[in-house]
Amino acid sequence: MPATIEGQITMEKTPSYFITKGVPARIHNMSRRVKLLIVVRDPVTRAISDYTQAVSKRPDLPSFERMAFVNDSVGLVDTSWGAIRIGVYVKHLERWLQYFPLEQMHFVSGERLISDPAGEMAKVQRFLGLKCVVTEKHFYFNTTKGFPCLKKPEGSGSPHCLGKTKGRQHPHIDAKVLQRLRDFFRPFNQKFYQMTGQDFGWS
Ligand SMILES: Nc1ncnc2c1ncn2[C@@H]1O[C@H](COP(=O)(O)OS(=O)(=O)O)[C@@H](OP(=O)(O)O)[C@H]1O
Repeated sequence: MPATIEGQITMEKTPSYFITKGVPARIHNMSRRVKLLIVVRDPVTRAISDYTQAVSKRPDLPSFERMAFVNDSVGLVDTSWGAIRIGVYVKHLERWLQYFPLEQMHFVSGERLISDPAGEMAKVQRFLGLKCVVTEKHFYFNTTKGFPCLKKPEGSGSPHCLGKTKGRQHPHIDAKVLQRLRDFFRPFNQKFYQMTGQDFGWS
């Protein structure tokens, strides 16, 4: 981490930190005062997104359905598959809570980041103790991309959307498979809502 002088904050982004054992202790050792931002989305959609990314790099991967269940049948969810394991947010949160209080954490809703980016960013800025400089006027909805984009990024006069690897088309997944996964994640989601005091509205 670079040195931070008075009046500055340093930000670092590593998605795998949330799920990696040993990281909370390491970060706590570096600074017990850090503020932690965690972006979470419906774990079922997250798993499909994860798979979409993996299959784009390895087109020979088995189907989503074959990876998500043990023994090839829609029943026993394969919790050893990373795409599933990562979505059991409450388990990861429990590890972080051994080192950091909940007040030092802020959970960003991945869904609201898309439907109301300015609203979600306002909460982030408040949490970080910053003046709210990123507002409604910085975003527009790009109909081609199907996502919000930045009107004018810092130091540039032209609009900017995230790259091709963000907001990819997901494969069609059978309704029965989706239902089974929703049933699997539901109790973990409920516990996560209870622990964070936020209902993310995942069905
Ligand atoms: N504004 C905007 N534009 C494009 N995409 C957006 C945006 N806001 C959120 N998202 C969602 O971000 C998802 C990709 O984020 P990742 O988690 O893969 O990012 S990272 O690799 O952890 O940095 C990506 O997931 P996929 O839809 O599966 O590609 C998007 O749903």
